[in-house]
Amino acid sequence: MHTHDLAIIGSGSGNSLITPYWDDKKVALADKGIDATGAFGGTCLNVGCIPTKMFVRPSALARVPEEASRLGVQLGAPQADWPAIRDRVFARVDAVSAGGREYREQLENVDLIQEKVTLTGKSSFRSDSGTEVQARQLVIAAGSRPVLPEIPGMDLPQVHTSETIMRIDELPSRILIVGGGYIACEFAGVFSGLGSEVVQINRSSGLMNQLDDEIAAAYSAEAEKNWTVRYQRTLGAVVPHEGGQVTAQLVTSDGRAEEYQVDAVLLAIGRRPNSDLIGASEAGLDVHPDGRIAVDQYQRVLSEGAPVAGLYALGDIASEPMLKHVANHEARVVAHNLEHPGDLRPVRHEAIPSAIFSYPEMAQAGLTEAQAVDAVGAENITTKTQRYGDTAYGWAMEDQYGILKVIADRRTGQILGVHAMGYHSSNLIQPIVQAMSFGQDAYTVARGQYWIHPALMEVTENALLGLDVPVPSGAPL
Ligand SMILES: Cc1cc2nc3c(=O)[nH]c(=O)nc-3n(C[C@H](O)[C@H](O)[C@H](O)COP(=O)(O)OP(=O)(O)OC[C@H]3O[C@@H](n4cnc5c(N)ncnc54)[C@H](O)[C@@H]3O)c2cc1C
Ligand SMILES: NC(=O)c1ccc[n+]([C@@H]2O[C@H](COP(=O)([O-])OP(=O)(O)OC[C@H]3O[C@@H](n4cnc5c(N)ncnc54)[C@H](O)[C@@H]3O)[C@@H](O)[C@H]2O)c1
Repeated sequence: MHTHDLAIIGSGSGNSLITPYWDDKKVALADKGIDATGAFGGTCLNVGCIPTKMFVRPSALARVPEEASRLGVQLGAPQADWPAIRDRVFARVDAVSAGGREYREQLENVDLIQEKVTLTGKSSFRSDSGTEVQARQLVIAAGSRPVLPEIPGMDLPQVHTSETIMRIDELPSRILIVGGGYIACEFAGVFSGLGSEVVQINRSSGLMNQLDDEIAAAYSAEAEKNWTVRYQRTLGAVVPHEGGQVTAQLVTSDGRAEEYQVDAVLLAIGRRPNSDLIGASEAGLDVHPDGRIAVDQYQRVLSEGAPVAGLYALGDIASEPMLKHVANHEARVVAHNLEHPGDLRPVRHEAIPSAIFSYPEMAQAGLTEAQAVDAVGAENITTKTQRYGDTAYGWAMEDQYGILKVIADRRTGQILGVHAMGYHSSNLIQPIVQAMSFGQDAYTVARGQYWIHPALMEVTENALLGLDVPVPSGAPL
């Protein structure tokens, strides 16, 4: 058997590891394709970040007439052309995916194995059809997949995950969305904006409970105004109904039965790492109880607590935050470490931001208020929640609900967390993510730069200025 210099499982973030350094070396890249479509290039491109946000934008535009009428401008009733939106999204996405596959196929230094593979050791794997690969260095970037409940009806064509829902033929008149996290809330925003009647159920009370309590409560209240939200319910079964619909049979936390007739059901109750699909435990790799492969700060895989030389894992299969920008950072670090085994660089997992592109949009980085209290004590934190509506641009927007909250250590001015809900909140938090990343104190960030007046970013400035933090000596005015 020929020994490859590098082997990679997963063509999502793993694909970016094949830098020019490997041009004169032999690389094996294995990917079975996205389950629903066989697509090359992983989750973000094909069924994740990119297509979802390409649906978020038209959905947001469909809400504009309502907002405009509050500001005295009457626009026509929105009409969403679902097939046109869908075809535009996937014309772009599918072409990028196909182009990526073709590029890899024609490279002489890369053997593309388009099959499911299973580890046969700590530096080798075998494909389902029997292709064996042995490599000097191996990277596992095999991602995660949607969790499905083990209940009747999951194979009905009306039952979807995020992998299939964006390719359906027609906009559903009525859709049931199961879950209260990132995916459920983003799709609830998309479908309600485009005109579907959305019923969202969650097992617990409230939506986006992983966020800061104040944001989760504010978002839940907004979602309840914008579509139907029902808490403390789980899906018990889905059964066929007349007219192409299905009946979703729910169970409430106090044991009552409830039914909804809908055109589609979207399951969004979490994702699990694919460590089982590649046989990680069987190959002797350490696997966390939630299915993540254990790695050290250099992303080297651990076996019985010790790093395995030349074996790395990155992205959703190894990291707690399942986010593309985290997987990308880890891929850059792993790319360096593969090329410089004598000069390993660690990953940086501080101040990781994320945004939930729902309606309204949410964004966060760092500690929630509850976590900050645990970390430094309630007496040592200061918080400020700035309403968009109390800034000049917020007046221009006639904003009703936008908030941005900053949490800092009142002794030092160190920023501990930022949490926001509202228009472009994913952009508004970025200066604070930058300050947290570079260790700048809240006062210096607020006063050490000009903020354009009267831009929406004054929300961020005012939140920082509202904190009770020390003014460093000689601080800018
Ligand atoms: C609907 C949705 C929306 C999202 N939106 C965002 C967002 O807005 N922002 C954000 O930061 N993140 C978002 N994410 C998360 C983001 O997509 C993931 O964190 C990221 O794509 C993970 O990349 P990865 O390289 O770890 O895995 P992937 O890109 O999933 O790549 C893994 C690859 O490994 C292959 N594979 C798995 N097992 C095997 C095997 N045994 N043999 C061969 N091949 C195998 C798979 O086919 C897949 O192609 C979203 C996710 C979803 C589902
Ligand atoms: N914008 C983004 O960055 C983005 C977008 C989509 C997905 N993602 C990533 O993908 C991951 C997976 O997303 P997700 O939304 O599937 O998971 P999640 O962990 O965000 O949310 C899962 C939700 O399902 C609920 N739930 C769990 N079991 C249930 C059941 N049996 N019945 C009803 N509800 C149940 C949970 O209470 C929770 O609200 C996210 O954690 C995130 O890291 C990121």
